Amino acid sequence: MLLLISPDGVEEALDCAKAAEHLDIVDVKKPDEGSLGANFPWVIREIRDAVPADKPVSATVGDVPYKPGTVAQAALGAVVSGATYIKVGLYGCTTPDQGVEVMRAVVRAVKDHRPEALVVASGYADAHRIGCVNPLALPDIAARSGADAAMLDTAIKDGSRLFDHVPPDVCAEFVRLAHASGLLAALAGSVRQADLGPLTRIGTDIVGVRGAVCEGGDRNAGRIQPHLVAAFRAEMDRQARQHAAGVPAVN
Ligand SMILES: O=C[C@H](O)COP(=O)(O)O
Repeated sequence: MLLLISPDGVEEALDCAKAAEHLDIVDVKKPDEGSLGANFPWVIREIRDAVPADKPVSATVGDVPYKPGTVAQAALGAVVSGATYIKVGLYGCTTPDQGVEVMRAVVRAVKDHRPEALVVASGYADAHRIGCVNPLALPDIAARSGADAAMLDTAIKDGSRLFDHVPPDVCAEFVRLAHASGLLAALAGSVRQADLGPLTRIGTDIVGVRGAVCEGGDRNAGRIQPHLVAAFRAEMDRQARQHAAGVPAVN
């Protein structure tokens, strides 16, 4: 499982760089503009320059409306700025067909510019609270649009977590559907160390985290701490070893 960490700007990205050996992907976002809030192109560029070259930079394009042209342009901005994972939060899409339309436009805009970039179609575990597409629709939306990964995060960061809305057995179905279509499965949403056992066992490819590696577990007031990134990775590694050894689940 890969560890994706979301700093909110250049300063926190430098803290991620200090913990670079413990993480896999640095994910640029602007949390004060939403769960998948987009940051400025120059911030993506500065963060690309600040983190080691062997660490891919991801950028969120935003909690986007159902406006394929607008979103495609934004996605191109992210890839031109140096991101190689382009994440789109399908906030304004109320049907799978709308999601496919937006994601097809994004895939074309991104891959015309950089064919090897990975496009991530993200939905929301708490979709029922905001009226967007059902979480289990995401793998099909990603597959039909030519994206590379399907993801879930939470839209409303009020302390509720991924498993509060999409329990582990439904997350397992999400992962199964993604894998059946040859996609990566990414999961996030106030994930804590205690969630890493189930996330490992269901075969999650990427876990996205912010709050759990901020001081006090506070994704807004707290700052990302390199020692918390290291501790989170240590628990991921411990869970991976247990899983590989066939140790029965205790959580
Ligand atoms: O993409 C990952 C998100 O930034 C997760 O943030 P969170 O762990 O604070 O919910």
